[in-house]
Amino acid sequence: MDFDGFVLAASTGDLSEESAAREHADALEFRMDLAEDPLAVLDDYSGTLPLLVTNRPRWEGGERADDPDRIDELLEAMAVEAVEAVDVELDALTDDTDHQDATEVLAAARTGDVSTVVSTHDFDGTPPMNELADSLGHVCSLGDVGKLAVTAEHTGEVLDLLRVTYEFSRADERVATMAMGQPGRHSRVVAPLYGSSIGYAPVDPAEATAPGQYDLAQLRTLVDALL
Ligand SMILES: O=C1C[C@@](O)(C(=O)O)C[C@@H](O)[C@@H]1O
Repeated sequence: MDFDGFVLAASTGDLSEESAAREHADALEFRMDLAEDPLAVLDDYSGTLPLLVTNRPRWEGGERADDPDRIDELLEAMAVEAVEAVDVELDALTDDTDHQDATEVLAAARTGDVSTVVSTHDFDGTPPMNELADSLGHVCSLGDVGKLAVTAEHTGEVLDLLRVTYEFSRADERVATMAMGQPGRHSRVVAPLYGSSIGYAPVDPAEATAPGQYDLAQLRTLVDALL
């Protein structure tokens, strides 16, 4: 997955949704942390959509305990042929946290020709524009794609996010941005126009992986109408 163009990822903990996703998605984000036995499920995967794997720890809004197995699972997952990209949290790559270190995942991805998405989420709000730019700069310096998800309490907060998205993509950085929550949900449609290269949506709206997501078919229609 090179993320040269916009990639719409159906986000799911259930790979059997691939057949339903295929009509609208370019890839599946396999949320390993939402699956019971993610490696067994990956072994059995026979779908045609390429996979972006994410094993989100609880400290970043996921379901996975942060033990060394979390990192080992990502390393094992990358050996699966359909896995073309891996998501790693920024705070798992910095020395000043006591989270399990995921630096090894980035290194293995590089040798294994797997693309990397380094991500950071703000579940409390949308920081000022200079901080958005700092965060995006940081994740872009580490991953093939730098992902920044914030939480918008007002529609207008999306404007700063769109501005930094636009500036970074114009400077040839690959970015993925979105504002979580209802007031920011239009960012999921508009940010791709300003250079955001990944969108996330559940096949089944009842199984959203973040607040404010459109369902997959709806996001495909809305994004395609603008791009
Ligand atoms: O990081 C992201 C983005 C996301 O949080 C969203 O807001 O759509 C959904 C997650 O599944 C994904 O890993």
